[in-house]
Amino acid sequence: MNILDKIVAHKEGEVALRKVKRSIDELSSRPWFDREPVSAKSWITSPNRSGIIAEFKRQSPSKGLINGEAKVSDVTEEYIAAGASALSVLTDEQFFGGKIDDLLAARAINAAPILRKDFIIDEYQIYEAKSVGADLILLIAACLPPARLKQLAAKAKELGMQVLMEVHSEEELTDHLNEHLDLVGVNNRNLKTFEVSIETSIRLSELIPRDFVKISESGISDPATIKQLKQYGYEGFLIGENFMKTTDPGAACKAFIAQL
Ligand SMILES: O=P(O)(O)OC[C@@H](O)[C@@H](O)c1c[nH]c2ccccc12
Repeated sequence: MNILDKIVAHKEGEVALRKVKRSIDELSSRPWFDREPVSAKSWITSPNRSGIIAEFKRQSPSKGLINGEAKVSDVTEEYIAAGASALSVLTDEQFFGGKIDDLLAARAINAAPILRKDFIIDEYQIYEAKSVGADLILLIAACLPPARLKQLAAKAKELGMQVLMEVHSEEELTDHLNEHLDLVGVNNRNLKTFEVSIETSIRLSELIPRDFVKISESGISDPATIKQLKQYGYEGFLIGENFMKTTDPGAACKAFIAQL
């Protein structure tokens, strides 16, 4: 079993348990649920911001522990002060050491759009995202059949959130495109083998229709890469480890953005 299949199998069990603990009705009555999400699309494409989507990630299956010390509220606030356009918060516990309350903590002190970074396979997780104040969700093509991904995207839109669909290959992209998506992210890291190549973003760029905001994800550590990717129409750049591996992720983000 590859790692992605393992994560999805674990996620199915986890979601089943969470559903029993807290109903959708309960989620819908939580304080943040009625907040109007902000538009990630507009923040990311705003000419006075960097396009950087800065991620809070403690650990990952490919790298193990990245940062066990950083505080989500401090780091996310510093990311935005540094000029990041949006935030990404890992909420998966088992494989990424995150939790849904991390997103809540980020929401409490940030106005910028926040992505719930998780493996979403069920409508329940979309209600959960809304209940902690997320503005957009990630849907990973490699985890979901096209019709299922489209259903989940429609649910997010119904709740007023935007959708970032993540792909890693030509087939994933062409099979999964649908009208409910707002942003399309190309993951430079293959989630099955962990190999990273910026070429993936370059190769797939011309296949992404113009209506979607193009995002390049993973393995970005050099400001020169951003300049290169912009030439292929990318407007958003998801960066985690390059900032989180330092003792001061906010300062690392600031120094990076200053070089753009
Ligand atoms: O830490 P990096 O290499 O900058 O990558 C960030 C982000 O793209 C990566 O965490 C990611 C991309 N897609 C995902 C799906 C699930 C979990 C994590 C991810």
